[in-house]
Amino acid sequence: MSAALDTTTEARAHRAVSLETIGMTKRFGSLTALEDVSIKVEAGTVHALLGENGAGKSTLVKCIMGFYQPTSGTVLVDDHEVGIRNPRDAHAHGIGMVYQHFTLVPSLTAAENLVISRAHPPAVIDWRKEMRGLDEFLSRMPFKVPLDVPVSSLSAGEKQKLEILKQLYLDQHFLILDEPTSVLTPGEADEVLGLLRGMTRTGDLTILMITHKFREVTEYTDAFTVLRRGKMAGAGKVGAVSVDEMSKMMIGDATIREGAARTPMHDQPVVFEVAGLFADGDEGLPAVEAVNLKVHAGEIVGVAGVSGNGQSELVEVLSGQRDASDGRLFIHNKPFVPNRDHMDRYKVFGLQEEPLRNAAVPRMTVGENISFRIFDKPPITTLGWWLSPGPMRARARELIASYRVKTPSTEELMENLSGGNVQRAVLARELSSQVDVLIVANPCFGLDFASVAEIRAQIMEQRNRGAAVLLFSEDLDEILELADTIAVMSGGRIDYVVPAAEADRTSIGRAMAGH
Ligand SMILES: Nc1ncnc2c1ncn2[C@@H]1O[C@H](COP(=O)(O)OP(=O)(O)OP(=O)(O)O)[C@@H](O)[C@H]1O
Repeated sequence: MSAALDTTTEARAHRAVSLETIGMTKRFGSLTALEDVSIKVEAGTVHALLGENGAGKSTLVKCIMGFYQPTSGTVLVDDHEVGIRNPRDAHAHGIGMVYQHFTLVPSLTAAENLVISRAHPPAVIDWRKEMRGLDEFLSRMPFKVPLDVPVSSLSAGEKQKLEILKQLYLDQHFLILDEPTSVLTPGEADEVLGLLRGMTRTGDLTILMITHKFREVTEYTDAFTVLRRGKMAGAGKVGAVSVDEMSKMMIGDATIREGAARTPMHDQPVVFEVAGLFADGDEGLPAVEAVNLKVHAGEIVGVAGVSGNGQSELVEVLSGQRDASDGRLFIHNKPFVPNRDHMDRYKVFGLQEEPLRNAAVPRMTVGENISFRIFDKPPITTLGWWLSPGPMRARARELIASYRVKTPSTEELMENLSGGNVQRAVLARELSSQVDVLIVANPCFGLDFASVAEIRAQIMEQRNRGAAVLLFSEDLDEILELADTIAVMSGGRIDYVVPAAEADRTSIGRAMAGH
């Protein structure tokens, strides 16, 4: 073998690069989202980027990826300064990013998605040649995804794997992962993180991963950096620093809310009832089939399940965003129609997934969004539809303070808040009034650990006050912590319901898998 060829093979086998930021600062108007942040990610390691909601994690990685131009600061790849003006420049330096949301085209196959994702896809695609190339590529990859079916028919786990494969296919060897396991089951999360760590060990990859889960940090990462209020709050090797110390770096002197105790309840009436409910999904196929559920006053019924088993469609029906094809809903034995009028009358509140899209108006201010539920009621309206800004702002300021929403002011646009703070703002709005029926879906998705404790305590308090709570969650730990009764949804049906006291992980896991 010639020396030149030898070097190429060598280069291909060890491609992980190191990445450093020096003095990264980003201002949005008067707000300094990132201040003089210097982090170093060693080649061939998994590095965790930690911090509370709004600490500046996304801003930092967006500066690295060229989505934002930093106010000042530079990026070094393998100790050389590189100019990154846009994501294309980042890709050219081997830096790729996997987002929390999916970026694949659902109607195309995995193979088609990969081929069109190239910077210069061929004008006429020679599929036989492409498939040979893809098969060869997949044979080198630690995990597989079916290439020939539309992406829409893949599970959430497979889609996430495909998002990662896409970056590897594009030859990126520094991957930024933004909460990569949020859509995965615990088993899938372990599988994906384990395999990726394997690729860093062989020197093929370097990973910078935003996560809120300490278990992932201690089990899968080598080093960490903590941001607090846009500044470096600490960094080190995982293992040398305890989880307690890491959490202190994240929240400083703030205290973490203790879990609210569960008040014992006896012989409470049924408040909310779902009877024989059927609904179709977006493609017209049955998504919810013959679902029956009863929720008593002062009870949390936790609906567990792997995402994509009809939970979203069921939540949409219950919150009036999708029509049922059959079945009925009752509150206090009276027919309930999930429209604005009935929701007000029966004090029903819903917290949906993806709050920025489903439960907020991105281009309205935080103040308006937080007061939205009540913005058409006195004293927010004084003259017909005219909003009365004084009381609205005062009310908004109160909620922002008590739910610790991080925003420069009530006048900031909702879309400029960090993901976790959008979630908090919506929760503040929904949990701030007297609630009789609370329907929540993945309420802690994307929240930092202190907020998770806070929100779970709020939900428990609503229950203790006598609300009937229906909690949909893909996080089994959350269900086990909060629920009085556990129901499992699988294939659109709920056939398994047990008191939480009698539930065990194995039987729930089996029911989740459809057994
Ligand atoms: N485009 C923008 N315009 C104005 N302010 C912004 C913009 N993007 C982010 N910010 C602000 O910058 C700060 C840091 O936000 P960032 O999204 O980086 O936080 P984060 O650590 O990723 O939080 P989370 O865990 O909630 O995703 C926040 O106060 C946020 O409101």
